[in-house]
Amino acid sequence: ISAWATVPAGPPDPILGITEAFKADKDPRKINLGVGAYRDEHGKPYVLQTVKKAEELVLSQNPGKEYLGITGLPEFTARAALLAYGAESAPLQQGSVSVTQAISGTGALRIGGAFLARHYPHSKEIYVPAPTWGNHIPLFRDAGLDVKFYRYFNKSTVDLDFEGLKADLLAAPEGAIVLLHACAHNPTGIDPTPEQWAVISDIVKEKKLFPFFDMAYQGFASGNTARDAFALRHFVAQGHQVAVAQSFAKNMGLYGERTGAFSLTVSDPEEKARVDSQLKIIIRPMYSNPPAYGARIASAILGDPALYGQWETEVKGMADRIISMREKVYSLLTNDLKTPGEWGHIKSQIGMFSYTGLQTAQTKTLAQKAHVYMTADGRISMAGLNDGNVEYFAQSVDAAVR
Ligand SMILES: Cc1ncc(COP(=O)(O)O)c(CN[C@@](C)(CC(=O)O)C(=O)O)c1O
Repeated sequence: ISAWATVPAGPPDPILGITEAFKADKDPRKINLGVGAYRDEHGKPYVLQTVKKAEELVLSQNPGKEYLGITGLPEFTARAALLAYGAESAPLQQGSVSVTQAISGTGALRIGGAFLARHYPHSKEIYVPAPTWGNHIPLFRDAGLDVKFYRYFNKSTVDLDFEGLKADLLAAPEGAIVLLHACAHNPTGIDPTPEQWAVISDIVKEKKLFPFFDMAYQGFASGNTARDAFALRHFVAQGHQVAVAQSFAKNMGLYGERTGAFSLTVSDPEEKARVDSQLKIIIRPMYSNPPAYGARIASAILGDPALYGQWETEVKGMADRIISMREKVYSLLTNDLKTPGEWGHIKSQIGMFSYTGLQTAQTKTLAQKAHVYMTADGRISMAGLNDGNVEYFAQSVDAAVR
């Protein structure tokens, strides 16, 4: 009898499984609004011009195929940290940020989860928002943390449940870990205002919680990398110790190159050396060392003022196209189709996604009847919309809600 006779068939991934269903659909009208991968105005995957230039630059330097060190490409990790924390960051200036390359944002979160599970002395509980990116839950559980939730989304107002968020963080056990989406919250597209972030920072300090920022969309939310890092930089300026997971999948379009970084603020360079050594001890048995190509591209962009400027322009261009699609969908539903219900949240939300408020049954009808694919919680990746399919999308939603 096979050793795997008792292995059960597991469910498809709630996000990546949508793309599989979309690919199997042969209807020419089909639209994939599942996975959060940017598409241009023709619905095509988009390789940034800046990335193409950086690739030429990298290849012209004949980097070869040698192993990187366990924590990756040093110039990449230094530049990634500078992008996240900013030049004015005190810990960065004091050499008190431990940073390692990671296998994109997922890998950064996993290293962070493993490090916290092994070395954080106060709690193994991590409070994540309800709802959050689906993969956070199995990822932190598999890393050895105990996943709990704090209220984040108010279904009736389709807005931030700030009262619930405050109450849940105030009720959390002292010293618990709290996961915060730095910007462009996935799946709701709803971010706290700067004033609300200041209140959250005060509560985190009062309860001695440990803030773990997931910054997967820096620059992609507002088009401005500094503005999108406001929450993280405010917390650091307020004296919090933080952990940060960074991804260059979306803001540089390096999805398949798996380029990311994980960092922790520490008390001084001596502590940095101890923390660095423990990060290496976690990574070496996990995957030994990271892929080089994406890190060289990202480093070339972040390290060259001209490329950096061009990159910020391109990432703002992507953010702006998404914002124009938000406005178009809102106008079609509200002014043209007069679709029942309130649709302002589609316009006011920020980043890659819109949390439409469509019920699971409606998302299934949309997939089966209209060939419009989105996650079962009603999240749509706005980038999947363009002038060629946005009318059809709006008509399909209108039919599904009537
Ligand atoms: C909040 C958040 N954190 C981390 C990641 C990890 O991305 P990376 O490992 O590719 O850097 C994603 C990607 N979420 C996507 C865009 C894709 C996915 O689910 O993997 C999404 O569709 O939600 C994310 O939305």
